[in-house]
Amino acid sequence: MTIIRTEQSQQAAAEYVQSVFEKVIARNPHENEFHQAVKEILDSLVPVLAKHPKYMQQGLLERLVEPERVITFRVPWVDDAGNVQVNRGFRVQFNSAIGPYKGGIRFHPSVYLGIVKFLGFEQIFKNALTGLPIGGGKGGSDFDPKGKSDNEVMRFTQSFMTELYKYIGPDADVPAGDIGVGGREIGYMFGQYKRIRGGHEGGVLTGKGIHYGGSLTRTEATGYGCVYFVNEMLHAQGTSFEGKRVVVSGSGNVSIYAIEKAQQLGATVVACSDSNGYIYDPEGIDLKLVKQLKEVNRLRISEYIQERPGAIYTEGCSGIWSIPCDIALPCATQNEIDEHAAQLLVSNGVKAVGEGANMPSTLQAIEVFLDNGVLFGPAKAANAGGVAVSALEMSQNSMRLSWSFEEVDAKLHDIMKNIYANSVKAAEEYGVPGNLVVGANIAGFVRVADAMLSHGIV
Ligand SMILES: NC(=O)C1=CN([C@@H]2O[C@H](COP(=O)(O)OP(=O)(O)OC[C@H]3O[C@@H](n4cnc5c(N)ncnc54)[C@H](OP(=O)(O)O)[C@@H]3O)[C@@H](O)[C@H]2O)C=CC1
Ligand SMILES: O=C(O)CCC(=O)C(=O)O
Repeated sequence: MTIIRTEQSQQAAAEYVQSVFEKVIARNPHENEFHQAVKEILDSLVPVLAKHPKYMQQGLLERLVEPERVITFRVPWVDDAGNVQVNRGFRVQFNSAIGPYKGGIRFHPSVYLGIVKFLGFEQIFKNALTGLPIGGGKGGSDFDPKGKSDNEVMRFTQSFMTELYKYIGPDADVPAGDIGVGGREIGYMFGQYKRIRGGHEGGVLTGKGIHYGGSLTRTEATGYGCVYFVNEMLHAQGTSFEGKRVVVSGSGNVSIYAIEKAQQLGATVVACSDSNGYIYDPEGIDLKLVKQLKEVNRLRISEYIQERPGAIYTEGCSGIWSIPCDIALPCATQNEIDEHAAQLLVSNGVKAVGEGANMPSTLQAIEVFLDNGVLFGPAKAANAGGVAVSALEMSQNSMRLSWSFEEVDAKLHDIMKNIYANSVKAAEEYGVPGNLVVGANIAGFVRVADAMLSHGIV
């Protein structure tokens, strides 16, 4: 009798989820990345909805998939040749149930509303997983900082903030960096915000420079956090990073500090990439050289082989997944691992995958990993270290003090361990032990959903 009732409630939950998903597609046509992110979450919520029907009431899911506010704006600026350029700016304030909107800003030519919505939606659950009081949001522009002078980046960024400042604030919405937005861009944004508002509201942005209110360890946090998370998965199997071969995609902020921590833990990182191609260095990546090329000189990764003749550069970035490795850390961009790449990794013996980037694996790729018993750390959990330390930066700004690198790193480490433990626990509780995709989604969802139910229908 109980089994029949359980099956009926599972079926009712699955049908409800499907109906919500169909409405999302109809209402948000052509936003494929947003559809993908919503589908992954909704499908994994079926067991929790079946067990607790309260989450199917008050239009909770329908409200959850609709952003609280979407802001789109014109960003005019003048290039070095004196020509007027016009880009499009976005901020999606998705959900503030547990705290002010929090999430990065992305500058990349591929940015459109669907990308910002997928990132903002993911951010809701990721931020909830950190256990800290931060809601979900994301922003960006189709501006391409590559090949632009510092002055062009400054003029664009000032114009972007001249509109964005109306919608953000330390208790309202706190942006940070993402692809194409690092310390330089955050500095220009902060300078313009301060100039317009006429005061030093430190907590309005995170990822700030240490000399004007930033937090130690924020630069390292996403990459380090991802490696801490994967290390928890490995420890549970009685192993670690020591002596493992690791492939890391990208060579930006997340990749560089994932490489650093993996190396510190005794791994050999043999490859990394940028959007043009990848390098394979069988002796192990020279991280000092990568930092010089990418963080200081802003050059292409292909330059690496000029200094390291034993390394090989290959044009095109997807080939990086054909390199045999024990651990793969996709840290570049969305959907960089498709089904084919996942199968290649599995047939070459990959044991663990930790998603440093947001949604780097397609739904089909995730299925391949899970079906083949690969330890899989999903993005919402594995890359939450960055936003967690951003929330710690907000705390330090409010208290008007700064913690040491070691203090913040220890807090980051604890947060990643808790996210892992809570994801494992939720996966077990809802009948899919070891499936951290479902575990992380449910653990994040429950926190947000309970807060939304407390607030009434808003
Ligand atoms: N920064 C953070 O704290 C956090 C970032 N993330 C996610 O991590 C990922 C990387 O971000 P971050 O390191 O900050 O960004 P960066 O801009 O610092 O670096 C991005 C890296 O990815 C490469 N890349 C970008 N787009 C593509 C593409 N279409 N194909 C292949 N490679 C590409 C870039 O190469 P190129 O230089 O050639 O463009 C670069 O090497 C993103 O998914 C981001 O959303 C997640 C949590 C927090
Ligand atoms: O630090 C933050 O606020 C946001 C980081 C981010 O954009 C992300 O987690 O994807």
